[in-house]
Amino acid sequence: MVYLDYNATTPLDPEVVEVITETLTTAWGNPSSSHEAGVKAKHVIATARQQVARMVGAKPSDIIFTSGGTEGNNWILQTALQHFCRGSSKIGLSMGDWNDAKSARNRPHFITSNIEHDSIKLVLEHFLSTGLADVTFIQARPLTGCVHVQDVIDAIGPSTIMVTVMLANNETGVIQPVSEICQRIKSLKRKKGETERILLHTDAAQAIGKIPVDVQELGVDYLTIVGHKFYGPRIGAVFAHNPGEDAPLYPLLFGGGQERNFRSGTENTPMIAGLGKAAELVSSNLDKYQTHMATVRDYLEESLQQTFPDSVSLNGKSPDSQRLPNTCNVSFLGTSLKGHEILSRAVSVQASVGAACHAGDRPSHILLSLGIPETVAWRALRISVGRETTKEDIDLAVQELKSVLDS
Ligand SMILES: O=C(O)CC[SeH]
Repeated sequence: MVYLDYNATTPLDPEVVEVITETLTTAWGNPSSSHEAGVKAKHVIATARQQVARMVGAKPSDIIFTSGGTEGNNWILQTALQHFCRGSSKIGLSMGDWNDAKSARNRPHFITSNIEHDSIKLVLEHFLSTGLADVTFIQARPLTGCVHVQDVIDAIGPSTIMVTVMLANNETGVIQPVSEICQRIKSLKRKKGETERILLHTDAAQAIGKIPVDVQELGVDYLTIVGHKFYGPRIGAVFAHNPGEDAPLYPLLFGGGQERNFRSGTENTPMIAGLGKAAELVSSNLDKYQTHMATVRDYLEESLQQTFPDSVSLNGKSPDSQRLPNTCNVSFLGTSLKGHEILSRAVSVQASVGAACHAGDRPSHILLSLGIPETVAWRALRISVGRETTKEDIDLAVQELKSVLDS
């Protein structure tokens, strides 16, 4: 059996398992308690916060732990909506005006891409359908799989409150020009002398652990971190630049006031410790991980092209855009089988036809949005390699696919 779906989720690194297991029995105290058991747990959390912060070039105080990427993305979008509301109330609009957010003059405007994960896409579609906000979905360009920076800039309007573009797409692996987008927006605001900030966010779920991610280099106000994409546990974190001061941050959850009142709920100390260890491993080994995954992914693509000459199409691969080192999206042109039918026959290959949250009962909307014909999108597989994937694994997988497609 060959596992080739690391963009869906990764196994826990053995060192992460070790830290989690140890923390379960040595730091079980309530981190809010002032006695020794609580202080011990609090210290574990502080160490993990430092490790996660170091991984993304942030200060520890900029990191707030969450249950995962979906919570993080929802939280940041809701924060932007609230920030607009509070700003509106400051500029003389009463809550009554805000409740009447249906009138365009009171509506915040979000800009995002059309290739985001559902935890961004569906939230913004909800804001749009309920009249709480206007949303511009920037079309990623078909040939490159990238959003164009100028398209983002051209979409900015007087009520634009947030721009959110994922750092790398989960299905094609195409890396988005987030740093350039942020730079252009900041310089635009400086030139116009406008004070009203446009909040900048990126969902870095698929990028962390595969390419360097540095919040200062990106220039974002917020960034979403997802543990189970980089051999960590199924929790996450958000980066917010000086939360509550530079980057507004309003609680989604109210309760015991944990995480400096930003995110209430007794902390999941063992999993936070595991997230910290996973982050430490990324900080220490990223170059090695990145090089290995790129080598194996490139070997996969060479093998596919040699095994299926002129009958495979590599979706998202373009000389004009960069991809994550571990991701291959390939369509098989010489078969009547659809991607999910290929996988159901290739019993020793564990890959996907796209995002795990989409069952595969329809072609990937990401591929369709890139202008890939439906017949080609239907026959796509998303194959994502990991830190331990070997060339022997690739040989086994390609042979299995050959036996299925030759039959
Ligand atoms: O499988 C993926 O692309 C991420 C989880 Se929906």
